[in-house]
Amino acid sequence: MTASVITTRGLTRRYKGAAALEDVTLDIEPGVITGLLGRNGAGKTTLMSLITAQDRPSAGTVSVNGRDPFEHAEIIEQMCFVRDNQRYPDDYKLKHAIRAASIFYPHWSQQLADRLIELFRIPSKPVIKKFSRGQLSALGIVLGLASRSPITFFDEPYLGLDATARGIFYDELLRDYAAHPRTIILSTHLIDEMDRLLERVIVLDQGRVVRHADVDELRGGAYQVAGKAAAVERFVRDRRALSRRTIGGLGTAVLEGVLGDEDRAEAASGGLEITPVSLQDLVAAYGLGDAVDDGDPADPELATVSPLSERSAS
Ligand SMILES: Nc1ncnc2c1ncn2[C@@H]1O[C@H](COP(=O)(O)OP(=O)(O)OP(=O)(O)O)[C@@H](O)[C@H]1O
Repeated sequence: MTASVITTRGLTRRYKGAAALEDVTLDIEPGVITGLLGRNGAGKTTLMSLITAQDRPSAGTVSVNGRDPFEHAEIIEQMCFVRDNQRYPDDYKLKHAIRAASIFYPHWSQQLADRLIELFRIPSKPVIKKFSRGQLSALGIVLGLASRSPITFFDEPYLGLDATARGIFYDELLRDYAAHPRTIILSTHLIDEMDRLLERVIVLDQGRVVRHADVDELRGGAYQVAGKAAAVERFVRDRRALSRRTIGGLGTAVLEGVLGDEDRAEAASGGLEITPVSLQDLVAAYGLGDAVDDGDPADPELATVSPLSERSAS
């Protein structure tokens, strides 16, 4: 088994008694892109802040490459944390941020920084505090990628970026990661858009880890059926449904398990269509995704069964 690059044991952070993170024990593999998922307030930023020694735990431990980062500057140098609300000195322009980063990060690539600045069209003249939200995010991405830090964290790096710029980010991240493999952990609410980047996911809910899994395994462990509501109900009866949804006379259900020949035959006889489950749907099916607005809840035609509320016995 590969040694973990990051381990946490019983990691807990409380604010005035309320737990932002509770008893988190993780072993994060090196050289993998991991998505940190979970609803607002789940504890994603808190976890990244603790690992990068920007905050201290109330209890538990963090170790990076076998050492406590808080006590080892050489470990901190190996990490880059791109925060969604990164602040810069008032008089800083692009060149100042780039110069500071080039001094701080030992693996800095000026060539990559120049290329990304051009691709994102980041302006050089105004001070950074005048940047738009999207330009600020683009600058964070430039610093995060060009740092080539062995461990890089991105906290919702896409805020304010238009679709073209987000596409550039995803492509450039994959390109540079392929050429210079490293450990990347990124928090996101755009699961559908970013799932092609993610190899593993950590799902947090109310400060606790509820899932830490390989994305392909997660996908392979569930499937979706869709068709006439009554046929979906019949199919679901003896299976483990993670979520079910009925709109008008049509139903869909996400089922846990590996699809076998018998399942296929039964689905076909009920006129049901079987489709793979997207990561977004799967996370939502486990009751952990961002709320999905399916339409007017007062609409009598729309009946949604909340995830996990009506699981059939397995
Ligand atoms: N400095 C603080 N003081 C008090 N409470 C805090 C502080 N920082 C975070 N929290 C609380 O800790 C919890 C976790 O916050 P965190 O920012 O880690 O969540 P998140 O998963 O990153 O959320 P989001 O997706 O909205 O960015 C929240 O309930 C938040 O209000």
